[in-house]
Amino acid sequence: MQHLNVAVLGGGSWGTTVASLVARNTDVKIWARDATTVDEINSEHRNSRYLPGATLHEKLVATHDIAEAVSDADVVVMGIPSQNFRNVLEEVKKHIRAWVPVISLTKGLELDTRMRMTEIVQEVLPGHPVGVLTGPNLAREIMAGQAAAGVIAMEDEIIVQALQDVFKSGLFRVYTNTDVIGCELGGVLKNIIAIAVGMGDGQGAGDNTRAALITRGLAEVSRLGVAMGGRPETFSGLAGMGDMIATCTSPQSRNRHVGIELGKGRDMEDIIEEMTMVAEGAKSAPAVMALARKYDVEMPIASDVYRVLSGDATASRAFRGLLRVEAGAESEPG
Ligand SMILES: NC(=O)C1=CN([C@@H]2O[C@H](COP(=O)(O)OP(=O)(O)OC[C@H]3O[C@@H](n4cnc5c(N)ncnc54)[C@H](OP(=O)(O)O)[C@@H]3O)[C@@H](O)[C@H]2O)C=CC1
Ligand SMILES: O=C(CO)COP(=O)(O)O
Repeated sequence: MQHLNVAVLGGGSWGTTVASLVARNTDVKIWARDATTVDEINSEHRNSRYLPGATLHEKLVATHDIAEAVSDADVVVMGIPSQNFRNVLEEVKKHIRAWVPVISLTKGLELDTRMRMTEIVQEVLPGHPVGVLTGPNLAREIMAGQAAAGVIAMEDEIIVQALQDVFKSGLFRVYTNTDVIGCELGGVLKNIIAIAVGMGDGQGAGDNTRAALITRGLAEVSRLGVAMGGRPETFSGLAGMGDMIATCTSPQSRNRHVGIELGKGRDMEDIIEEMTMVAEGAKSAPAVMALARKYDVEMPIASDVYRVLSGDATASRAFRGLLRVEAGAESEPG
């Protein structure tokens, strides 16, 4: 592939994993705000806080200086959680060159504005091509060398094909897609369903229950995603069903973990306090519900999760409620 300088912003589990994958293909600098993380990546090729036991690509260079990472970048990749994404992008704006594409790894919505991350990029950096890298991609599993597949979505077919080569590797297949809205929403919305599945698992639910929740969850995620402009077929692809399955079934998922702990009857505050990593579904749930109201889409599973997250119901009550809902035609909500 053509040589490109890539900047990855965010030294957490996924930013570091993606940067390490990209280092196989081209020059990449990862920016992290935490000096210890930067030193450890540069001197030991590790990020023990977020990826314990994993060895990073030896060509991966870390910096604490955002200008150093961004000013000569041909591609900027944002691995910053949704509620901090805009602040970091404002810093990027001071250093980024014109027309450089920005790819979001983030699976959340901005709470105050309910905006998707690619919408924030368009607002803060107008004119820059924008896209997402998404799909069933649990960071620790990819670092452990397991095969996986993801999707890069951008509106421009030529740019997306060029950027596919930046991220793909032998064990990481990257497909292209031009449905940015659908791919981005698939990643955002499955998180709240993973919390619901976790709530069931935490109460000892069976495999049939889990399958029913995942399937009905995908139906409501697709309804909102399509109402917001995503293409229906995207939700049966890697960014939709693929990510839904991985997140709703994996012991590595942080969103499912939140659900499991809620299912055991624990308080949300205690659960979040002991987590070092982000659970985007818990943060984005109010924005998801606001969008469901705006687009007049029924999301019974997401609404119940939201009631538990906001302290208006217990997980066991919400879960019993879900099972009590009168079933209509499969093509209808409920
Ligand atoms: N982990 C995964 O398997 C996957 C995650 N994602 C998505 O990727 C996004 C990032 O998640 P992930 O890497 O897992 O998160 P983690 O919780 O592992 O790490 C978050 C990272 O963001 C950094 N950060 C937070 N706020 C700021 C800020 N204001 N300025 C600079 N750095 C900041 C943290 O820095 P510090 O350490 O200093 O606090 C930390 O390095 C999320 O939206 C997630 O949904 C997508 C696919 C897979
Ligand atoms: O998006 C992910 C896998 O594709 C990661 O999910 P969690 O944030 O729940 O760990």
